[in-house]
This record gives sequence, C-alpha cells and structure tokens, in this order.
Amino acid sequence: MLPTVKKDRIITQLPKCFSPNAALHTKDGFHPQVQAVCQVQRAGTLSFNIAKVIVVGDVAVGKTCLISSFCKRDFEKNYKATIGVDFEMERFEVLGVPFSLQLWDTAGQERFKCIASTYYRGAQAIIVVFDLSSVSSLAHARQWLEDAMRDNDPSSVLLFLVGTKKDLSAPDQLAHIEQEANVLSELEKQESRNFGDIIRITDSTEANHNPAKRKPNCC
Ligand SMILES: Nc1nc2c(ncn2[C@@H]2O[C@H](COP(=O)(O)OP(=O)(O)OP(=O)(O)O)[C@@H](O)[C@H]2O)c(=O)[nH]1
Repeated sequence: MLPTVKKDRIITQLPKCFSPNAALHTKDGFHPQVQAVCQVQRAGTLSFNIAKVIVVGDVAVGKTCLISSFCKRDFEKNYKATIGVDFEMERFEVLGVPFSLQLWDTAGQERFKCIASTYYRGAQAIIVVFDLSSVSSLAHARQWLEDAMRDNDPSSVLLFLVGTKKDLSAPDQLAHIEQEANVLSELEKQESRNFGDIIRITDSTEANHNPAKRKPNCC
C-alpha cells in the first residue's frame, strides 16, 4: 500500500513556459495523446511516472542531509556514513497525474564507490554535491560527474551542482567558491553538459529547516 501524497507535493498548476506553443499545459486541456497517456496511468495500467535522481559527491559533503531535508524535513547533526547506497521515494501529483521521484543517495567513501556506481544507470537527473567550505570537494565534482555520466544518456540527463554547508563558509570563501563553481559550470558547457541554470546553494543548518525562514534560493 502506497502512502498518500503530501499536500505540498500536489501541483495543480505549472508555471507558464517561455514559448506558449511549446507548453501543452497552457492550452485548454492537454494534447489528446498526452491526455490519453494520463488516463491510462490513472487507471493504473502503466503505473506511475518515475524519475530517477542520483546524488553523488565527496564523503560527508551533506548528500544524505540534503535528501532527508527534502523528503523528511529532517536534519541529522551526527554524521553516519552511507554504506553503498540508500534510497528515498517522494510521491507527487502533477496536474492529477501520479509522479514519483526516486532519490538515490550514494556513498562518498572511496571503498563504496564500486557498489554505488552500479546504481548510476538510467538516471533522469544527476545532482553533484559539494561543500561550500571545502574547495577540494568542488575540485572533485567534475570527476563525480564524469563517473555518473558514464552509464547515462548525456543528451537527456539533467545536471545540478549543489553547494552545502553555507553556514560554515566565510563570506570571502563563499564568494571564491561560487566563482569556482561558475567556472566549472562553464567548462561543462564546453563538453555539452549543462548544469541547471542556477547553482543552488543550500544551508542545511537547523534555522533553515523552519520553512518560514528558508531562503528562496535554497533547496
Ligand atoms: N554545518 C552544517 N553541517 C552540515 C550541513 N549539511 C550536512 N552537514 C553535516 O555534515 C555531516 C555529513 O553529512 P551527510 O549528509 O551524512 O554527508 P554525506 O555526503 O551523505 O556522507 P557520505 O554518506 O559518507 O558520503 C553530518 O554531520 C551533517 O550534520 C550544513 O549545511 N551545515
């Protein structure tokens, strides 16, 4: 038995697209073909739309915290290393259609890399996490991305570069590392790999776990 979809995961309206002609959802009803697929899914024949997201990055950069902040609104202060991989499923309802995000939390420790990498295949999105107070974790981000891309289709996979531990980074260090992250993003563009428009900066400290205090650009 599947748990019910949380209220804040029910999306009844999608934002307007830049090109209205390309946005079926802004027209009166979906294209009949899309609608037909949705109806089949509602009837349960095709089950859910599922998107696989893999989260990679150096050891202890905060991958598990990032996922549990998103899925459970929870922040674990005590470090517990991920052994191999872990998995969370977040259910959504988008315009009445069930949609699930499979979030794969992979271990950053070198000795588990082999196990974790067997789960990279078939991802729709890759999130590369680095620590905003550690330049080396950003320097390793490129290698994490390379590894994760090996088993995935570069033309369709969405890429995100996420910085954590903003609270531990001094303003000067933060400015420097953000600049470095932008350089990395530009380098990836040359390889035809585009990180999402925004480099999302997370601050997983407890203060930011109160949604009222959360900054708009935080995950
Ligand atoms: N101060 C601060 N600590 C954080 C933040 N995010 C995570 N941490 C801490 O960093 C430590 C590591 O976090 P995890 O989420 O377990 O790191 P991980 O990347 O999943 O680690 P591995 O599973 O070993 O790869 C924990 O003690 C967290 O409490 C943050 O934004 N600020």
